[in-house]
Amino acid sequence: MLALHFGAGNIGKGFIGYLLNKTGYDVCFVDVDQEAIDRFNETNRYHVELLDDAETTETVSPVSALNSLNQQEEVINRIQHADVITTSIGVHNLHRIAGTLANALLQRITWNHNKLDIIANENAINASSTLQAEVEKHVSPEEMEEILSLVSFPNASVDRLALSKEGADYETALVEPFYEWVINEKEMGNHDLPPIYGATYVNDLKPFIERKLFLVNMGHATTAYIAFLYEEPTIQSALENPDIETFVRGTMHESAQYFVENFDVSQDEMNDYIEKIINRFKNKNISDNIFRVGRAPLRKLGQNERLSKPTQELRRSGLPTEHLTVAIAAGFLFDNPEDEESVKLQNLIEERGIEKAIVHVTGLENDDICQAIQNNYTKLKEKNDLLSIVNQ
Ligand SMILES: NC(=O)c1ccc[n+]([C@@H]2O[C@H](COP(=O)([O-])OP(=O)(O)OC[C@H]3O[C@@H](n4cnc5c(N)ncnc54)[C@H](O)[C@@H]3O)[C@@H](O)[C@H]2O)c1
Ligand SMILES: O=P(O)(O)OC[C@@H](O)[C@@H](O)[C@H](O)[C@H](O)CO
Repeated sequence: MLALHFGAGNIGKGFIGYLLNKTGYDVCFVDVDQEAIDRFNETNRYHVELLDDAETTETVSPVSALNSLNQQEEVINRIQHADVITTSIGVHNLHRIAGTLANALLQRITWNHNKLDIIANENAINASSTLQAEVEKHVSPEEMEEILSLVSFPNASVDRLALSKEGADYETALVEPFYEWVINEKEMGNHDLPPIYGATYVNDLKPFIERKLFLVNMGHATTAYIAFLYEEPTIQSALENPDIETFVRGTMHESAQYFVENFDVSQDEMNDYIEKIINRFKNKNISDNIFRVGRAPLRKLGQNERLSKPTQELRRSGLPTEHLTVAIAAGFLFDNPEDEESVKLQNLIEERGIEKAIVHVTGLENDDICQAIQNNYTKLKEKNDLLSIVNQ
């Protein structure tokens, strides 16, 4: 069985490739990083190191790799033969592979009548549907209908802290022991293949992807943005400060109310989930740089994303958002000159002012929330004490 995976980065190697290999697939990565590609093809393997006390290491083999930029023909050929296709290239990059996929799928359906699932494993709501919409832009409506008679884009939620070693060590992925890969079974086309090892199949993905994004990723981004203001280099060093930990827990408890209100889940279950996440973040074997976790703040502060969406939903239900509006304000202060989106965000604030920037970036419509974010932005800038801002 052949699995074609776009994105030989942290999650591609440490999670998706690892589980596909365990299921029995030959994994072929498609990436744009030629050095990494060469390394895979030289050794046909890589290592996954668990960030536990034992530093357990497993080897993933056989693997191979192709370059999506200069090996188009080979990539198109593999797409036609693959049994499953997966991605983890970043949701903002999905449009970059859509043309190649469209071209290859049109060729594939003329001779290969096996059903194919294409699963985008990105931190976003319905990333596979986003990829499908991008593919659609490259074909006529009739061609898309033909493609969709054989090809499906099931949505998924992926959760595992996956990092890389210092320096360009393409051969080793570092991962926490915990993982959760949830796939919407109802959206799958091919039910004949063996289930992916370690994956969970559900009929309703919404509670899973939202819980992942609005609690794990929201709490993670919040820690990174607050850590930046406190000049802490890692998520772990930031959470050693009890004020930061208390604050991050506060954002999670606010966000959790959205789930208690809207899904069949109890307060106790949400409390347990929050403590589990905080313990994962505090794993003493992990050193997770705040600039990785806070990367791309324009995306993270966006309308359907981890911070703005739960805030909007809570406000709609009249529930508290005191912590979340501080977390969003901290996001607007995240200033990393090496991060393209952070630079754009700071330029936007400079050119249009913070008030307009908040509305533009978050898409939040409620005047009270936008005003609260703006007030908190000023207080954080003046270096007011974090917990006192929330309690004012
Ligand atoms: N790292 C994590 O802890 C984690 C956990 C869950 C989900 N995710 C999600 O997984 C995705 C990838 O994250 P990551 O941490 O692995 O990032 P990463 O930067 O380590 O890996 C991304 C890889 O995609 C490749 N890439 C970029 N554009 C490409 C293209 N057009 N064609 C082929 N390859 C391309 C890059 O070269 C890189 O190797 C993101 O959407 C992220 O939100 C990450
Ligand atoms: O990948 P991003 O940029 O959406 O978010 C950064 C981290 O929060 C994220 O990669 C987590 O490590 C991961 O989602 C944990 O499952």
